[in-house]
Amino acid sequence: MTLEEEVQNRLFPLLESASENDTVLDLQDILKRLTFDNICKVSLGMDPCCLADISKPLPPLAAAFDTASEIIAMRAATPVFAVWKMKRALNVGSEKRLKEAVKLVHDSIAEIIRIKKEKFQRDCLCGGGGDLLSRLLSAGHDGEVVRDMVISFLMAGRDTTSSAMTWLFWLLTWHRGVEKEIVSEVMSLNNGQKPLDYEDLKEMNYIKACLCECMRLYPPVAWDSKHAANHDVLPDGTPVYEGDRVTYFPYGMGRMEKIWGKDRFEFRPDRWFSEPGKEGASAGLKSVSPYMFPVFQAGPRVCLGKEMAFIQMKYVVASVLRRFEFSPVGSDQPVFVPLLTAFMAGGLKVRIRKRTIMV
Ligand code: HEM
Repeated sequence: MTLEEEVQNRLFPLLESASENDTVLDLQDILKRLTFDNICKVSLGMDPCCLADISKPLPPLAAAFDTASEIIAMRAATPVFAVWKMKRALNVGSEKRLKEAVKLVHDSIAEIIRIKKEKFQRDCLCGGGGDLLSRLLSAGHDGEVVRDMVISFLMAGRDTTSSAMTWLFWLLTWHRGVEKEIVSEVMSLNNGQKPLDYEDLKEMNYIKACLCECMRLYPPVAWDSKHAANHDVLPDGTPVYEGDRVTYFPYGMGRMEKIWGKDRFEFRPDRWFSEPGKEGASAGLKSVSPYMFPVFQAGPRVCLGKEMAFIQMKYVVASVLRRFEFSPVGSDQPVFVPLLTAFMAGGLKVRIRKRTIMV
């Protein structure tokens, strides 16, 4: 299991050494590195080793993804579209940097594909590895389609999960009772000693409720737009004309009284249980419509990685909280920055202690 190796061999030693030396770490940066390593292994079958040495800057591919997503998000926020369109036509400023970043991403992925194909031919590897790229190539796909599919997975599966976990770890530093419930859930599995397997992770309802409650307040994709291919009418009667931009806004919806009630600004994971107050493995999670909680989109374009994301996040949160406690450096409310994927301005600086109490 690639994520398990990443957590056991890279994340734990890093947190352990920080706890021994009282070093302050930026948990957001660490989680971004972890999820980038993981999604590269899953999608490309290669390991960029971002978490192996956190003193090194991010590799050019990861940095190019950051630049491109930032500039694309800023495009959508500019009041006058003509400005960025003009910059694109003249190839200057942010649009020039975007073009360079996109070229770097395309060239890097094309090179990875070329090497993978050579390896296939050399090793007569028809079944290929378990990664997405090997599977696409062995199924006969090729060219830009493969490149773009792989890039979509890298973009979609990278900062989304790290963003959700960063906000959850921060929220837990202010809700120690909730953190204690999470540790209890992990400890209920063979006193926390047993390596977590898929079946255990599927059962972890309390952590799932915490993740949903965290993403309700701090959705990794805070807003998302589509352009209408044809004229249409929204269910409330609003007309939409061909070419119109329609934006849905999970951040706003997650804070609407009409949907979530008067306590909508409070972090209350028990609102996700069918019987609030009766959490834990025995209590069932409510089924909430994706049209009410569109954090993963809804309808035909719903996130393809939703279940995988929950399993990965549960694994990281459970494994880390079983062993470590975090205390934030500073008590200010962090700033939520809603770019293509949302993040915490300035990162999440924490001190780390090994968890000693057995709940
Ligand atoms: C907390 C984690 C995640 C959140 C909140 C999230 C959210 C979303 C959202 C809102 C979309 C729709 C984007 C759009 O229509 O423009 C989407 C699409 C997608 N997601 Fe996720 N995602 C997460 C994790 C993942 C992971 C881990 C993967 C893959 C490994 C993944 C793969 C995809 C793919 C392939 C699409 C495109 C689906 C399509 O267009 O048909 N996501 N995700």
